[in-house]
Amino acid sequence: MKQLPYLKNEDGLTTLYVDGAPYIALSGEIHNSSSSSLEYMKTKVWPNLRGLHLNTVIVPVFWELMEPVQGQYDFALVDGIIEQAREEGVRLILLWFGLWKNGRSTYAPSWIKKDYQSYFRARYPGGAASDTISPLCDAAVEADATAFHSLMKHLKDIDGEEQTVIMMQIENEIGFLGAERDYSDKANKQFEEVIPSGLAALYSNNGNWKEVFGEAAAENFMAYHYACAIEKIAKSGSKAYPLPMFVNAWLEQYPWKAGTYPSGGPIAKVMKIWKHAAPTICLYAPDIYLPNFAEVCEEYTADGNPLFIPEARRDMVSATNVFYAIGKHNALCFAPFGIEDFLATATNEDGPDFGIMMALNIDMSAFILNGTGPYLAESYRLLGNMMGIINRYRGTGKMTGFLQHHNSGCLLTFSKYDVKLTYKRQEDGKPVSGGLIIEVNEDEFLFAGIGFSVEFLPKSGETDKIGYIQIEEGEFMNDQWIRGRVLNGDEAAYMISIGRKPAALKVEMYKYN
Ligand SMILES: CCCCCCCCN[C@H]1[C@H](O)[C@@H](O)[C@@H](O)[C@H]1CO
Repeated sequence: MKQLPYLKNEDGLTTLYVDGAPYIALSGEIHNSSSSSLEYMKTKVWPNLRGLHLNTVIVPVFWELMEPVQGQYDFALVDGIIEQAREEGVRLILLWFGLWKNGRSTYAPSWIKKDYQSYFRARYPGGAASDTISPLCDAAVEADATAFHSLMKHLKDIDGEEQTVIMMQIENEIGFLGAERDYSDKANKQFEEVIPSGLAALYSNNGNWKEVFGEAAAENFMAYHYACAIEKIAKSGSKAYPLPMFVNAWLEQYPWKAGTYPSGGPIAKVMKIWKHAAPTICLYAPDIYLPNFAEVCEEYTADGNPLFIPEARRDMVSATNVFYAIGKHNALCFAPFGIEDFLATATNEDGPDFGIMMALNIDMSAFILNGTGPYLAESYRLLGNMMGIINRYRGTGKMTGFLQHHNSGCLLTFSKYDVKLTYKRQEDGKPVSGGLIIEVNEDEFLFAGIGFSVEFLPKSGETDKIGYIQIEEGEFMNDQWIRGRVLNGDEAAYMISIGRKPAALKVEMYKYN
């Protein structure tokens, strides 16, 4: 069998290999319900994706539709989606909507939902039942693992050679909403017991959850049990077909209380427990809807976790954030959510109205499409044509990224020059400023991004004068620089800059005295 897609960590840099070559997913995630109808995909989704220069699409598959009757599997949707993706020439990352979706068990088959004796619910303080099946319910986890195993076996049979599907996300935004932990009888009993020996060793401390973790006990308890459940499901699927498997996280946010965001989900502060209990999971992926993009990227790459963003904001910032995620943090994937809307001419009447966000008084700006499509398409076209160069400079220290976030610019240091970047003043409906820079050699630089100007400065204390040999606008075609105008005149003599549209510049400098 052909080498499967895999992740490799080389001196701290994690690379995704597809067909044996480095791969960065310029992607988008479709709405939750779009892939539940092949006709809808054919008429309302794929046509709207063609102009976006995606190389990968993130698509849900549904337990309830795949195993409507226990033990009877229907793979028609999965097969159809893969067929369509092959026609479109894109790769797929599949989301397994099994036991848990946004903290709830809305995608479990009816035979699971209705039998809440066997598949018991997580409960709220006082004992009221929730619509979340408890992660401590071994029977439910077993049933999910069996179904996921069947899906992975089927994928191996129908896609093992072509490998249209390159990765799997297990469940979606796991965790318990509405309370900081499950108050089912089994959970209450276990919460009073000493923590598992493995955790005691990991934290070189022992006692029950409260004694060891204090205030964080409830959330860590849920993190441990969700991670154990996910490990069972991932392992069973991996036995059949070991594609790279990851989990995504609904991020901690105001009012910062576990249960107002899914408690126990794979957020940065419990990643240590998740990594301990779920070794089959290859990475932890933040769904970044909050405005502090750079901060979240920093947080999620802190201890060697590769940056992988399966869900990003829908507003204009995404057209710039992709350059920063790839340039600064060597991201493996960037995927705005509800991607089929981005170039859709007619506003998608039958798309979700995100009412739930209002209900959760969540800032809606992350979900407002404000003309993002054409800018994101241009960002992806530009980046897509320079993937070879980006993969060559990833992790070398010669490539970095920069992003406007309530600041007017930044100063970057390279081997022979310092580079002062000044951001264009923020304008509504226009992309924020940001991009990536590659020090091709000590005198030659590539810039790609939106809305900034560049000034080369001597290293501190140096007296040499600095001049430019050539400033070229242009773009890449299959990693070959296609020069446009040479901007040695007014266009750049006073300020080398990139405008409000995604663009690239190649600049050669020199020193004299
Ligand atoms: C500004 C703060 C936004 C907080 C985000 C909350 C949850 C976000 N959930 C996401 C799920 O992963 C997707 O399936 C979908 O439901 C998506 C929201 O539409």
